[in-house]
Amino acid sequence: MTMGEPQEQFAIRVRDLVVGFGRQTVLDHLSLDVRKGEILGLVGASGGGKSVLMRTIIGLIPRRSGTIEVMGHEIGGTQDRGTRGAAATWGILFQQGALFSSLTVRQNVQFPLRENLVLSQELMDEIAIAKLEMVGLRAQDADKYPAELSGGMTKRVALARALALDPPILFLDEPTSGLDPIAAGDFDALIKTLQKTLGLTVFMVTHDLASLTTVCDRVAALADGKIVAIGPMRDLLQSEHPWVRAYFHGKRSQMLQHEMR
Ligand SMILES: Nc1ncnc2c1ncn2[C@@H]1O[C@H](COP(=O)(O)OP(=O)(O)OP(=O)(O)O)[C@@H](O)[C@H]1O
Repeated sequence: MTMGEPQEQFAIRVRDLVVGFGRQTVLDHLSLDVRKGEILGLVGASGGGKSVLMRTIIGLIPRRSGTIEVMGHEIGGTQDRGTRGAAATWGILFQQGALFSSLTVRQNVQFPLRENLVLSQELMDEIAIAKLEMVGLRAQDADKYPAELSGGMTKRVALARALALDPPILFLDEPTSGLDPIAAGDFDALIKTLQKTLGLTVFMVTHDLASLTTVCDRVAALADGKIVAIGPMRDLLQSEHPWVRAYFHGKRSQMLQHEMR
């Protein structure tokens, strides 16, 4: 896989990870490298452990064995920087967007700043507006409440909040779910732009074949608790693994792939 590559090249390194609940083993000696600056898409069966993998990497779920390194620091190890360091290392966009409904857009974006830094209100206001503009929203949107936003706007605000502390890594859990195809395409384009302009590393769980083909540099397939295939989308389409074949060559994916041939 990536054995010969120098270590500094990786934003995330997972080795022999085992995670389970009671008798159930969800991740079974899973290994995965995410390169700095890439957008990695993770696909897998429903209930296959994609969210569990993401949550274990960010330290929300304990592991039974294995190691996880993020930006050269071991998660849960002696070098673990704890939640303060974590907030500056990654931003997370959960599936529902999960904005605080009683806070305005501006206050939502400023939340990580308040939690982690001591800044003047003036500076926080400037940062919030800059982040909103970065994700394609206008300064006028800052005083709105989450209930007044469309689905696409909600995701953008959540993204602005995830990027408030300028983290080098962004975790996205099904970012385009619930968006119409145009809004989803716009959101994909935004992720690609942010990757290019900020040099972000993006770890994206997605079922969206359009996202996989248009924005992901590489795609990893999770099956039977392991990464069974990883590489550019074109390589995954050639994979012989039965689950990967079924996923990409099933009826629903045929139409989209037509364009790739
Ligand atoms: N906190 C938990 N306690 C017990 N079991 C859990 C917990 N979190 C996840 N699981 C189990 O782990 C398995 C993997 O779940 P996970 O949510 O990671 O799947 P997924 O691949 O993200 O699925 P989907 O695509 O449907 O979101 C499931 O069987 C789930 O029931």
